[in-house]
Amino acid sequence: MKKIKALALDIDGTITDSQRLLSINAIKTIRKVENSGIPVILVTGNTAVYTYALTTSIGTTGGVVGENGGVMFKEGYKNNETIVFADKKYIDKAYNYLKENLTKEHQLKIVDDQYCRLSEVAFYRTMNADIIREILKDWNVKVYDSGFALHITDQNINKGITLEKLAKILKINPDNIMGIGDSENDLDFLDHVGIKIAVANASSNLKEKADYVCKKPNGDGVMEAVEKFIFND
Ligand SMILES: O=C(O)COP(=O)(O)O
Ligand SMILES: [Mg+2]
Repeated sequence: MKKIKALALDIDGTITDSQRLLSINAIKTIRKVENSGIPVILVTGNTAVYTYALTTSIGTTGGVVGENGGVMFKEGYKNNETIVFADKKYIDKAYNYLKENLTKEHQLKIVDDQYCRLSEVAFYRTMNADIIREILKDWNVKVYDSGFALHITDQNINKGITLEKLAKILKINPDNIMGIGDSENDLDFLDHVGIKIAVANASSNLKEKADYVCKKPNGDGVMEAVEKFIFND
């Protein structure tokens, strides 16, 4: 069994429930892992500012991968700046092209304030992601349906690629990271970690990729996997 030197956690659907309410068991588990000397990294499609607030209030120390890999933040690195890896102007052009090419029945509603996203565009799930993929097929973008929002991101970045950059800063081999996720925007993420965990409510494609599928969902699944693989209970 690989030695786990960091725990990387998706947020929505993993440490939260389907209504995005944070799991108390997940918070307790994260603090237990941090107190054992293992840093916890948040790896999410959420914005940098949202994830920064969460890392501060929960007390994770491993840094943040936000906006599906479009942004990265680590306390004490590069003067605490949020590093941006995508060209938001290009993504905005793709989003405007999408809006111009949607039929009347499809209206898009931005998630969060468009201006607080630094590298991608996210909107509510009011339509099938495949329609968007078809309209944007000639654009250098990727379209994720996280189960909570639809995202248009730079096709050259993802959670896993940026997690590798953060792992380098932490001087931790990604092979010694246990990653836990719930949906399709975690597929790339789990490709880059040594121990791949899917919570019980995860999408079927993520469960297929996982080394272990939790019996329990959401935060209880995180607690289950941590007890099993980090504290060997
Ligand atoms: O931002 C989303 O749509 C989902 O967030 P997540 O990647 O933490 O599940
Ligand atoms: Mg998720």
